[in-house]
Amino acid sequence: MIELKNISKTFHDRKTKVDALKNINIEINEGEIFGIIGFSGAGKSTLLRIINLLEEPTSGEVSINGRNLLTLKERELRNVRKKIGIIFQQFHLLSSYNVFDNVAEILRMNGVSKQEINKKVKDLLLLVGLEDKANQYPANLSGGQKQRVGIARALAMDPDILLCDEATSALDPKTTDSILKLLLDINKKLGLTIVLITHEMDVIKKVCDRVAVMEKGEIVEQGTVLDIFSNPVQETTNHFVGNVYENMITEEMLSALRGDDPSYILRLAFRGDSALDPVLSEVASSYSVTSNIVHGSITYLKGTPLGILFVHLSGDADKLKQAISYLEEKVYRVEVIREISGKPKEVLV
Ligand SMILES: Nc1ncnc2c1ncn2[C@@H]1O[C@H](COP(=O)(O)OP(=O)(O)OP(=O)(O)O)[C@@H](O)[C@H]1O
Repeated sequence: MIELKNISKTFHDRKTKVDALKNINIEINEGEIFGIIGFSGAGKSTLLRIINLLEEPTSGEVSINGRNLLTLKERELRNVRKKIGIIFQQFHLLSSYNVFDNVAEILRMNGVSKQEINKKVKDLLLLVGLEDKANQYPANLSGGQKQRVGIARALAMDPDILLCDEATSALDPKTTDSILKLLLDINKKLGLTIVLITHEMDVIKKVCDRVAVMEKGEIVEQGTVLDIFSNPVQETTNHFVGNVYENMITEEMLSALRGDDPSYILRLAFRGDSALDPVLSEVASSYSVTSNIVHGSITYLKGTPLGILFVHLSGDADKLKQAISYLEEKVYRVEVIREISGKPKEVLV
């Protein structure tokens, strides 16, 4: 387990002081894929670099499997670092080395025998799908292939942890998908813990189990990807999740929806198989309320469907309350995002 406790980092330039990280607390479980998302300058890279102490925190504790890295001697720290692989946005390959040597170099530096290196590199290139590229040079590889070399190199020392620093940001969407698939594959095959930083929620959605949302050096929200997507709370999270209903529900829409009875606009999040359940027709027939879908979408989080529906529900006030309670039982998350009062009754004199 990786534990970051009360991590703060302040950079001092000549005259300026930047609080890049403020009291960060994260626990990352063995074997999980943990994502850190945030806008540029949020502090993601600094936080990632603190996990292997490439950057020392100004205060706080970094522990891996219960060992506080800040208390280790240089040699012990080097050994810990060997078990932490890292891949980068710009790949950082050695241009004068071919693919084989780019992967082999770290093994040579660690005194691994030639015979072992040959076997290891061959296995790694097979794992990342580059078995036929061993003699090619980086200049002759596509971005996706370069990142595969980066991954093979990062896995050379059989790490327990893989840090991914915007590993797919320089790649087109199709290549990004193939690299994310590879990360999922090695996470499963090797039981590797993966920590990735990104500014793309799509990356989080496709591979992560849990996510932390960062803003201005702080974690503003963290949880399972399913929870964060089904119930984003903070504005930044809503932005990343694309939960922009505030803009979707216009004044024109509200006045068109205003009827004689009071009504609500609800945001419903359905998880897993229940994403396809006909809950709305049940609620309409059982509680004599009218329901209309205002907007809806289904997204897949690591293969699990999550449905988001915006529904307008109108009817008798008591029946509406009962209908909402029913939905709260049946649906993963129900949020009343607008209450619309009924039209004032005309009084005859
Ligand atoms: N070595 C440094 N010296 C001074 N300030 C730094 C240093 N490294 C980072 N910072 C500052 O710390 C803050 C966080 O930077 P960081 O690179 O961690 O953010 P980020 O979320 O990774 O951004 P990006 O997505 O653009 O890479 C920024 O204000 C940055 O300017």
